[in-house]
Amino acid sequence: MSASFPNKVSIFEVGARDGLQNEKPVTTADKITLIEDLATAGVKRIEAASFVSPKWVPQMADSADVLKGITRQSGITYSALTPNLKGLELALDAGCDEVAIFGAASESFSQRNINCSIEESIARFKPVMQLAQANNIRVRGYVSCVLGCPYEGQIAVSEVARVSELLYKMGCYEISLGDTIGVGTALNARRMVEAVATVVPVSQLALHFHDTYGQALANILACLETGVSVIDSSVAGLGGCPYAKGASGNLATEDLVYMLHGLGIETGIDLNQLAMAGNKISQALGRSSGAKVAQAISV
Ligand SMILES: CC(C)(COP(=O)([O-])OP(=O)([O-])OC[C@H]1O[C@@H](n2cnc3c(N)ncnc32)[C@H](O)[C@@H]1OP(=O)([O-])[O-])[C@@H](O)C(=O)NCCC(=O)NCCSC(=O)C[C@@](C)(O)CC(=O)[O-]
Repeated sequence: MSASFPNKVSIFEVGARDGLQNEKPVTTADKITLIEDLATAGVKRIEAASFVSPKWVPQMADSADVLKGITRQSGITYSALTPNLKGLELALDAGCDEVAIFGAASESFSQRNINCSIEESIARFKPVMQLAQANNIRVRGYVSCVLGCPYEGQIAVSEVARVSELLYKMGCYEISLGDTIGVGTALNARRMVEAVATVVPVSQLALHFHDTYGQALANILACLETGVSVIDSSVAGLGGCPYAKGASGNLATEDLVYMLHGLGIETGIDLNQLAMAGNKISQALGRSSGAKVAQAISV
């Protein structure tokens, strides 16, 4: 293996949130089974819920029941999205271990996604951060549209770096860089990460690449050489994007794990168990897994 890749990658599994928020509804029991299956497969960081307005995202309306219903395993972090104080209060009440605030590098996307400008979102996040810190809850920060926006097209890398730095300085322990509509390619993905790494330590960055154009694996491979070692992915490739017609979900975790293990990079995840978890939730959705590796090994 090339010395320029990390020895270990931490996978941040977003299928139960980013994935299922964009799929047809499944039952609370199906979500709980998925989260427990992911834990059994060795996934240590699971985004399990989203405390957003149920009018905006009805698929996440049962988030409190999901978090309260899972049988927790030690050493696993169960997290949730919290766009405002109301979301954080609900997340705390449901026993969430960690939360995430989510902003964007595109003004138009910020307006459409959270109904406010970038600057207003930063102001809205400040009390969320304060209350989370008062409760010893770590806060992750997402930046959407880092490689393109469905409304504005290309987004300046300087703007991605600016918003990332704002969230980091506010207290986010990790900044997840979202290629929301999966339009990035390897060279511009790498350049974007290098630019953000000048203002946020690369050890605190994560990649969150959707696979709409089939580029996510290539983009991750290119970015791994920058030293980034946290990657978000979605089991069975669950998800889509309400803002981009025909968009895919995040890169499938099974495909990511297969590539990483092939590079000799440890993930701590059992690929067969993971594929079983993905196949089970795909069945609940009435379709086959979106992970190529899961289809190939057909467990
Ligand atoms: C942010 C808001 C709430 C602003 O929405 P708003 O309408 O401006 O908010 P508001 O404060 O005026 O409240 C309106 C109503 O929502 C309720 N409300 C208000 N807050 C909450 C809450 N936390 N939980 C539950 N209910 C809430 C509030 O109580 C009120 O209810 P009403 O009086 O009308 O009955 C709304 O725009 C929203 O929920 N947006 C979420 C959109 C979303 O979830 N998008 C997907 C996640 S982001 C993503 O997927 C990208 C990412 C992270 O994966 C990275 C990437 O790929 O790029």
